[in-house]
Amino acid sequence: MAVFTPLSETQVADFLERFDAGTLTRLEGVAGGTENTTYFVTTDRRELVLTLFEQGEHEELPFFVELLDYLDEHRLPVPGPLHDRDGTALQSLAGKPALLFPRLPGKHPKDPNLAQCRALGDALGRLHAVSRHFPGHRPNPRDLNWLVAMHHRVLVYLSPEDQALMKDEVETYQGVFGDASRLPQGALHGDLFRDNTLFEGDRLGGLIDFYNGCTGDLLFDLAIVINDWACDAQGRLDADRYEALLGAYQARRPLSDEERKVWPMMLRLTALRYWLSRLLVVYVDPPAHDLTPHDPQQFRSILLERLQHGALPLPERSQP
Ligand SMILES: Nc1ncnc2c1ncn2[C@@H]1O[C@H](COP(=O)(O)OP(=O)(O)O)[C@@H](O)[C@H]1O
Ligand SMILES: N[C@@H](CCOP(=O)(O)O)C(=O)O
Repeated sequence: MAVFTPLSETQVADFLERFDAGTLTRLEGVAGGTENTTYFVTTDRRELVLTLFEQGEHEELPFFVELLDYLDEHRLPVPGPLHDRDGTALQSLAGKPALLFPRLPGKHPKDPNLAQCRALGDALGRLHAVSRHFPGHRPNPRDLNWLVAMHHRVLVYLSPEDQALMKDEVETYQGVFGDASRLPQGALHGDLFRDNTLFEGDRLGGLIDFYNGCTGDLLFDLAIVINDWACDAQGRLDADRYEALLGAYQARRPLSDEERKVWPMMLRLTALRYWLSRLLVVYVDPPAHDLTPHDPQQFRSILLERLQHGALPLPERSQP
């Protein structure tokens, strides 16, 4: 469960008075989620989501608000935070930073079909097309510099073969991506797994959980998506989902020649990014709560698969 800070109905009813959003009729703690306290809030006017930020870098919250406001203004399917009667989005409740969002419709797709892959590719392509002009700045906290700095911390927990694999990979990425990036830049979601999307049937209800949002290589975001959305249980790429997603994406933002060249390597780098972040959670910095950590081995398998078989050919753009 993910209600780390219990709230009473009175607390939330009082909180809602800051906004022009109606009066509380129902309050429900959300079981999903891993980092923040989430409540579904129903008023006599609308469905909302209340998030209390439990951990992480609170000084980054204005960046997330700015990014969500920007994407919302550009009609991307994201929950643009509600602003209070004075125009402020970021609040404090029960001593924690808090944001109130519209509740978007739908469920997380477990086994996405091709129409859902196309919808997601289209939305991410549109997001990247507009996010290239986003004025905010937050360096990617999980980029190559982070891999280089952090991988040493987990080596002691790995077999000699896996130590060599991780070290060799990081060195290879430094050779490919080491210089200042020549790749197209913009704002990224940074963690667009299936469980950070909502679908009603084939219709995308929205993209949520932008708390890995940052600015950097757009290709990094796309590779994270492919490794999660177009992958089977063994880590192999699923050709149909791969083509559906990448075709729709490129109809909105065609990849540059340089991006096409480094694509197989970016799939490897982002697989290692999750292998490493999950190892860090398991061995080095376990969270205070008792939620089951994500399995690092899943991304080790994905990395090995990309290493052995590379990427599938990139499809041409499909019609939007
Ligand atoms: N705007 C939203 N609309 C609908 N559901 C949401 C929204 N924001 C969060 N949720 C629900 O709350 C859950 C937890 O939110 P999330 O931001 O992913 O938390 P955490 O950062 O703790 O993982 C999500 O899996 C989703 O079911
Ligand atoms: N979705 C991720 C968790 C978020 O990554 P982190 O680097 O912020 O811990 C996963 O599936 O591991």
